This record gives sequence, C-alpha cells and structure tokens, in this order.
Amino acid sequence: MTDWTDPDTFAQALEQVETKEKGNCFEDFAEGDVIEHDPGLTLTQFGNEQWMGQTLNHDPAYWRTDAAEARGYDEPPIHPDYLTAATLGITVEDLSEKGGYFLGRTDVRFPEAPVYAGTELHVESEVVNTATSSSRPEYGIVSWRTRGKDAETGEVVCSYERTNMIPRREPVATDGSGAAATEADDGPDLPEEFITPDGGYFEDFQAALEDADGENAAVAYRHERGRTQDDVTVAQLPLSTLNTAKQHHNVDVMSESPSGDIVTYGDVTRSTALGHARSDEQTWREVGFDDESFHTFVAVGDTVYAFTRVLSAEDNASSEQAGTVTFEHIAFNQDDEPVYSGTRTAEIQKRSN
Ligand SMILES: CC(C)(COP(=O)(O)OP(=O)(O)OC[C@H]1O[C@@H](n2cnc3c(N)ncnc32)[C@H](O)[C@@H]1OP(=O)(O)O)[C@@H](O)C(=O)NCCC(=O)NCCSC(=O)C[C@](C)(O)C(=O)O
Repeated sequence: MTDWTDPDTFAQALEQVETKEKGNCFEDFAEGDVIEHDPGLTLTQFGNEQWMGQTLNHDPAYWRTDAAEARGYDEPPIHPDYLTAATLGITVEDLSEKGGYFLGRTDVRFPEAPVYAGTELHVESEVVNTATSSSRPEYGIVSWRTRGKDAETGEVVCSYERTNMIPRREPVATDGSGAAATEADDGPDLPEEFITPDGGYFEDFQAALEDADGENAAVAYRHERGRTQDDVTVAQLPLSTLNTAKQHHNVDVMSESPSGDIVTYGDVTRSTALGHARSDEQTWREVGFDDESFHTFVAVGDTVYAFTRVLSAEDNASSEQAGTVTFEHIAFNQDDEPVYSGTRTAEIQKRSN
C-alpha cells in the first residue's frame, strides 16, 4: 500500500495534483465588473485601538470620551486609517490575493459624520481600468473603485480608487518601453530654504506658508519618530483586517518573489508615517487622500520614518474651530529611500480655540 507520507512519494504527489487556487488573475477582471466582497467586517474598538496603537496614532479624540466630546463626537470614533485599511482588507481575497503589488490609491474620502465601533462594513468594488504592463509581461495593471458602506444604513463611509499589479495566467509580449525609459539627470531641483512651522496648529501652517511665499523656499520637515517593522505590523495587522494577501504572511511563497520576503501592508506603512506626522500637528478631522504611491517594499526590520511638505492652508473647514491644510507626506526607510507618498487634506485645529 502506498505510504503517502513517504517524502519521495509525497513530493511526486504534490507535483502531480492540481492546486485549488485562491484569488483572481488579471484575465478575470473586465472593466465595469462589480464585485461584492464577503465576508465583511464589524468595526470594533479593539481593532481600532490595536491599529492605532501599533501605528503610533495617539490623537486623544480616538482614545478618550472627553476628548471625543470636545471634537463633537458622542464617543471615540473609528479612526479613518483603520477604516481605510479595513475597507481595503476585505477586498483583497477577490481583488489582489493572487499576489499583485499595491501600486497606488487616490480619491480616498470619508463623510463628515464619524463612524462608531459596532458598524458592520459591506464593501463592493467596480473594475474601472485594466492595462498591460509594458515592463512586466507576467503582470497586468488593474484599477478598482471601492466603496465601504454601513451595512445597516447603506451610507458610504469610505471610498477610494486603488491600482495594483496583478499576475497574468499567461504572460504577454510587451514592447519593453516601460523598462527602457530613463531621464537625463540634471540633479535635484530643490528650493534653497526649508521652513518648519512653529507649532502644529492651523495658524502655524498658514504663517509658515506666508513666510515661504515669493521666496525660493518650501514648508517641509521630517518627523523624529520611526517604527521598525516586526511580526505584528507585517503579518498580524493585515490579517486582523481580513487581508489575505500572501505578501504579508507567507514567507515560503514570498522567498521566490521580487522582495524575497514578506512585506508590510501598504496601509500599515502609510498609517505609521501619518501617525508620525499627526504627532506634530493638532488634527481636527481627516478629509481625504490623493495620489498615493508605494515606491518600494518595506519588510521586517525596516524602519518607517516620515517627511512632510505643506502645500496649502485655507480657512474653509467644516468647523470654525479648524482650517483646512493640504500636505504631501513621504514615508521613508532607514536608508532614506521613499517607500510611500501621497497628498492628504485634513482639518487642523486653530490655536485661538
Ligand atoms: C511593484 C514594484 C516592484 C514595481 O517596480 P518597478 O520599478 O519595476 O516598476 P515601476 O516602473 O515603478 O512601475 C511598474 C509599472 O507599474 C505602473 N505603475 C506604478 N505605479 C502606478 C500607479 N500608482 N498607478 C498606475 N500604474 C502605476 C508603472 O507605470 C509601470 O507600468 P509599465 O509596466 O507599463 O511601465 C515597485 O513599484 C514596488 O516595489 N512598489 C512597492 C509595492 C508595495 O510594497 N506595496 C505595498 C505592499 S503590497 C500590499 O499592501 C498588497 C495589498 C494591499 O495587501 C494587496 O493589494 O493585496
């Protein structure tokens, strides 16, 4: 009788059997397809606090009732970063479990009303674009518009458009133009002066921008904190949002991939950098994010730091106690390489209150 556990026999059996696959390849997506994601997820205070704690997001309005009430909330709400990560996490099984890398995201938006623990998320995505990668014949590039809704009321609580590289079943011939393009290097084109705001209130950002106006200057600075990636941030946090991407928890498969190892979920990298940035400002409310890109891998042992450039400050927020500031945030690693960048619009408290 065959001993299926004999190593030689088992190796042969493994080679001959089919693998019941998970996830979808590039060829499975067609523009206009709408995908409803199961199983959904209930946003909990535990999940919220675990995400915020591990990514160093310590805004008291999300931790304490008195601080939440001062912000006009009934209780500490779900943090927009956790909401975004949970909305995306649920979609991975259908959209990107096959192993495609998260390239970027834009138009991340939240309604003005806060979202509280206990909300059940129902998420759906529409395929908005499919494209050939001219540099990588074994991949295609897919963009989806995703909406996370409160399952009870149907209200959209988080929406965005995301772009991933997705493996193809069959590689295609490409013209190789993507790989060939290199630009002439004229050296970096940076301003002469970098201005740091005096504090983290709206008026501080406004004053720093006024100082830079008309000068060869930018309002740009780095944040001191760093967060070294460990098993919790790389494997545990994505799994806690139901993100099944093998990039984050299967060392065996990833040893054969471009990174050679498991990598940090893009939303953890981004949220950590934003946590560093928020620790140097008086955030009132998150409005949205655009033009988010993930430039290179972050893995266990890498440290995530943050750099901020202030782009604009307008006195037009939803509350008189705040103004609206647009930032560009760049997350970078211990070798000063950018790993994430994106623009963020947030309402920032005024000092006068
Ligand atoms: C993927 C790597 C290896 C390619 O690195 P490279 O140097 O070979 O490539 P590139 O030249 O920068 O870009 C390759 C192609 O992608 C296109 N591209 C690039 N960006 C965008 C964008 N925003 N929108 C649309 N297209 C974009 C770009 O135009 C180009 O097209 P081409 O092949 O036709 O020339 C490299 O960019 C990299 O390492 N990036 C970091 C990826 C990463 O670590 N992401 C976060 C972790 S994975 C994750 O969180 C997973 C998740 C959330 O769980 C889950 O999706 O399931």
